[in-house]
Amino acid sequence: MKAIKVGLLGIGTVGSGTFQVLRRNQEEIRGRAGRGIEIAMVADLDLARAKSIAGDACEVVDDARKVIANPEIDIVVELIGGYGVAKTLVLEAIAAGKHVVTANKALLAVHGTEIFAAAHAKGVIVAFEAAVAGGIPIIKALREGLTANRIEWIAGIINGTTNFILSEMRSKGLDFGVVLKEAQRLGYAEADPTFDIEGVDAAHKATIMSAIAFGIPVQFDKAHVEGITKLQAADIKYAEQLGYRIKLLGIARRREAGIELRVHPTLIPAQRLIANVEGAMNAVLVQADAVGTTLYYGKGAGSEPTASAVVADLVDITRLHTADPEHRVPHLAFRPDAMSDTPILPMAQVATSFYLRLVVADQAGVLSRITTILAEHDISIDAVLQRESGEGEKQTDLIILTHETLEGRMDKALTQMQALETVLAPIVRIRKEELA
Ligand SMILES: NC(=O)C1=CN([C@@H]2O[C@H](COP(=O)(O)OP(=O)(O)OC[C@H]3O[C@@H](n4cnc5c(N)ncnc54)[C@H](O)[C@@H]3O)[C@@H](O)[C@H]2O)C=CC1
Ligand SMILES: N[C@@H](CC=O)C(=O)O
Ligand code: NA
Repeated sequence: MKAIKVGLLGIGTVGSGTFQVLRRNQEEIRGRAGRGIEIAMVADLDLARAKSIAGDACEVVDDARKVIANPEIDIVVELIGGYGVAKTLVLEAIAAGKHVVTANKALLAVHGTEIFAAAHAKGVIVAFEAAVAGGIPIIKALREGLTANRIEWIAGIINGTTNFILSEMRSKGLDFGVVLKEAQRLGYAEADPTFDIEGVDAAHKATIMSAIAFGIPVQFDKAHVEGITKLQAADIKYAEQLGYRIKLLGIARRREAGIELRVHPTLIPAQRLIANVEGAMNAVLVQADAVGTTLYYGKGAGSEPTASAVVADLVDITRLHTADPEHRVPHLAFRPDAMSDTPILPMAQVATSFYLRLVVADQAGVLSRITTILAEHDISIDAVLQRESGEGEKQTDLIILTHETLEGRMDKALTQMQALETVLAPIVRIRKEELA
């Protein structure tokens, strides 16, 4: 049978990996897909670099629209990134009747509803395994492997750059900026690395997973997004003393009133497997009613690990594209007419436990005033740690771990505690999850 023809838009980190993996493993891929998969055309603005990667094996152009307009092309792979030109090109490819593979989580988290609706109407597939946790087949697992289950929650280390930064800072005492530059050099970081360090990239991925897990539309605008730039070395150290590690987690959890969708630094017990996921590795924990807890671990960023997911999608489409569209796995796991309107909860209604660090005057009665405020808001304390102050020192650090409470209650208690004369600096608040 004739090879299926692929047009690649963007041959940067992931595009070049896709090119290499397809070429290196072409015989095995043909055996699995039932026919060859051939990159017939590549478009990249950097024509010289694109030609040096693709060689003479295919046509290389600098205008992506030429790829979309080519009637020979069956599948368009969008590896440009961003919400701008990538959106226009993906919608044009769909309108031209092409199947699309993309690694672009930003695009799907923000414009997924429009893109999936266009694909559904046209009867084409938009595949996006590479968009969440790179090479880990988490989309496949959530959408197909766990399809029998009612999913309760997902918690994941889903940004390689920030996990790499946190790991290197903790284990080698390296500086934030130095480690970020290394993550960029290794090809992990986004074109705009503030997306990584401010939690936006992880929130894009959590948004996509929440849609698949709970059958809700992608709603990135409702996600709570907090990155690692305000984390202080002192809190990483205190967390360790208390038996916890701090990780940037993407969390999607079903509650009675709605769905929590949030990304923030999180204390997790050091003995959990996920607490020991280091470097650029990703891991996603899924709690579901029938299977219980499952954990998915692997490389979430980088050229060939991400290409592994892109090529898996190419094989899937090659196998499935002649099937009746009604018989394909729905883009977001649930059929469009079975989607739910369960709301995303505002942060005030999110329930978590907390780590608090207060810089307080080292004098009698301070602790009791603080614990009284917490008690007045019905927040119960799990543990208290007070740093021994040095000779002549007039202030100390007070660390409090709380049991689960509503964020709205904690906000009110924090406002009152912050107003105390004996609280000498902004209170540090980090959420804590037991993940059990
Ligand atoms: N790098 C990684 O580890 C991962 C990246 N992704 C996603 O994959 C996508 C691609 O990322 P990278 O390969 O890292 O980016 P990159 O910046 O290395 O590559 C993008 C390529 O697109 C080209 N390009 C830009 N505008 C273009 C246009 N209008 N027409 C044609 N080509 C154009 C650039 O010249 C460049 O070669 C992004 O959506 C990213 O979020 C997803 C998972 C992991
Ligand atoms: N910038 C991302 C790349 C993969 O999605 C990350 O660091 O995880
Ligand atoms: Na993936």
